[in-house]
Amino acid sequence: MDYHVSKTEFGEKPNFEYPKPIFIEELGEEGLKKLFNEFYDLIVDSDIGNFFPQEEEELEKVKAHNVKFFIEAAGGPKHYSETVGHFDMVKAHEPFSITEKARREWLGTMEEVLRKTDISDEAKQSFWDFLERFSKHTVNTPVSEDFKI
Ligand code: HEM
Repeated sequence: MDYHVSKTEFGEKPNFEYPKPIFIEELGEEGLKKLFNEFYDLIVDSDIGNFFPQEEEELEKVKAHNVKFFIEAAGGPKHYSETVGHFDMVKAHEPFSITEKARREWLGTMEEVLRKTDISDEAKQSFWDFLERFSKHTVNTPVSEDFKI
């Protein structure tokens, strides 16, 4: 497995490929739900936890939307478009000031969960490659030279 993260060029439109069918075939919808439960348990306590709803009910809604979206993106049933509607990745993340560092925190949390997920490396790699590229859409805030760490 290669959990490489490439740098986002601010304002770029990333090229990406959706995960291969084996990803959802191996993991299953229940497995994906479990993966996001674990992911959200970790993300709320991470450095970007403040972006997410503090209220349990609201957080569950976001989690459920994520699960529906990812099942659809992975080639499974179209749960998101049928029950929520059209998804615009840029617009959905616009209310949050997301920097490259925040994206890396999100991806790092996902890596932690994926490492414990029992599917083939081929399936995992294709999911990771999708996330790594597609997540570039969320970066909407440049880090000024003054604040670089
Ligand atoms: C491939 C990567 C990602 C995908 C596919 C994705 C997708 C989504 C989806 C489907 C939702 C739910 C939208 C809805 O309610 O309909 C969502 C919400 C959210 N995402 Fe992402 N996301 C990704 C990466 C990120 C990253 C890198 C961050 C921040 C660093 C982030 C922060 C958030 C936040 C804060 C919400 C909650 C929005 C709210 O409170 O309504 N996401 N995302």
